[in-house]
Amino acid sequence: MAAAAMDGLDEESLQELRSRATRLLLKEDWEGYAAVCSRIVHGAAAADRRVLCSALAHRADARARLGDRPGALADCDAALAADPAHPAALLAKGALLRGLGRYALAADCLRAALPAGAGGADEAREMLEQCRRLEAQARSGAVDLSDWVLAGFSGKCPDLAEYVGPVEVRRSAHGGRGVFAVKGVEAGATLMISKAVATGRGVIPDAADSDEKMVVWKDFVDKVLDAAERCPRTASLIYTLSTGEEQEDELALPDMAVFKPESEDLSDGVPEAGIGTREALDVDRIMKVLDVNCLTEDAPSANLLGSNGIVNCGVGLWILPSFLNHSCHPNARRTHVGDHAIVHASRDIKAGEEVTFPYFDVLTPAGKRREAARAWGFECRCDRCRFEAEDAVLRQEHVRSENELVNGGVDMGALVVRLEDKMRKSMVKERRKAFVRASFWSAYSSLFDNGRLMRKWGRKVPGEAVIAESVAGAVGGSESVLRAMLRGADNGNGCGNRLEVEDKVVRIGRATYGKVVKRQAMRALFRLTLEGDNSKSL
Ligand SMILES: C[S@@+](CC[C@H](N)C(=O)[O-])C[C@H]1O[C@@H](n2cnc3c(N)ncnc32)[C@H](O)[C@@H]1O
Repeated sequence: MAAAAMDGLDEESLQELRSRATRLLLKEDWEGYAAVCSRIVHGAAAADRRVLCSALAHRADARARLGDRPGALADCDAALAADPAHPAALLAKGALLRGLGRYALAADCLRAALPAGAGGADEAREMLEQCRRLEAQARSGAVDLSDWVLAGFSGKCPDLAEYVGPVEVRRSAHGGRGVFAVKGVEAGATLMISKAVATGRGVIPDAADSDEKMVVWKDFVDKVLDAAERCPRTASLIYTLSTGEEQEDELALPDMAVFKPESEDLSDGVPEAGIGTREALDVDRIMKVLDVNCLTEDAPSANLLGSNGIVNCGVGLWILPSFLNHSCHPNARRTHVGDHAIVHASRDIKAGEEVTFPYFDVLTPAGKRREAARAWGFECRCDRCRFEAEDAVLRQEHVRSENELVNGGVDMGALVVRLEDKMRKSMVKERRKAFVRASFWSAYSSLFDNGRLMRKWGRKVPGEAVIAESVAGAVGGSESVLRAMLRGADNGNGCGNRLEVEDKVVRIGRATYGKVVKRQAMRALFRLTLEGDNSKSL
């Protein structure tokens, strides 16, 4: 502050800087705004505590918007050291702590801001309410998106807290590390909620290698590097992820505590020397991590609730979900809500069982899934792939049916009837039948969708709801399986009495979307599923 005192501002210069700051604020030029605030901070006479604290609080706000949370926190703390009841500094610190997922600490600041700040009291009250709600959600993982769903996903998508449920990272037979349930969970239960390190989104024409896709990707990579540069915790979390080059047993098992917001050390707001610059990052390593761990929001395996504007391409990095391995017999799914990924159980999961979600569409035959896994850079070691590779009884039938599907021009009803006959005669167990039906789901769907084929073959195959229930046993919930269940439930279906069928529909609904809505909103999701409205869900 010695230099600051020398730059002491007279009243006129201070007014001039304030007007300039207002103009920059209106233009949302946060860099410029922070720079002007810095001039005021340095020029404020040591005696003028009021001016100094306001300038620090405003700079904190600008720094937070620029993603410099440590700098913003340091500003708030400096202002509060000078005036512990400064309302704008308390409000700014409350907002920052809320953004860092430290809801109880944020609530303390906001409560302190209430009596002091007549101006920001409403804002403080509203944030306090949010903090209470988010703190409860961060503890229980219970999410309720009913209002948003019933409002047709209009308006801002709901703010969510990060949540780490009953899961742990352990060694996996699938490859390297994986996520395991530490207690039994039922289908629909939330397992984790993770905020993206960064996402990239855009409207892309269909071409797979389009330049536009490259632009989205480059923008996304830049955002990831920015986030890592600004926050040491983010950088160290990214370094826990696999680059795909390590020996599997070399990959360290992270302590689950690192995934909780509390793991961030807030005690020193100013970053250590070296951190906070691009040079301090291992950019090469981060690029490899992105190759192995990025998830796309438009994958058939992910729900994208809400239309997120007119976006048809989304990619992101979510840390804890990156530890989940793929399986073609998955027991979890993810739903994207804004920048948050909610991972929920899509089948009942036993304590100690590995949690897996599908990286790509698993309602396809073995050959197609093999290609998809190779595009991801691995050979799938899941139990369904192993079963299909080893199955002597059905191997020929698999190959023949897959060839027919690939070559087209075949009567799907005949294909399905042949598969069902073969499985009945060979007394294939229910679980394995479910795998086969999942692999040839497109043939079953074409049959059920086609009135003429149904009149010809319908009596020789189990009802649509029976098949849907069986396939849900193999792949958990999925929009297309749910659609079949909903349609099948309306017809005479051999799937139980009305109450039983309703119960099954709700179970598959929960397995598909997770327990994120109440019954009434679930019905709205069912309507969208039946209409196949992909702009709202999938
Ligand atoms: C997003 S990471 C999953 C976590 C990773 N296993 C780890 O230890 O960090 C994706 C990588 O895990 C491995 N993997 C995931 N699912 C697999 C599967 N079903 N079979 C074989 N390897 C799998 C592959 O090496 C893949 O590139």
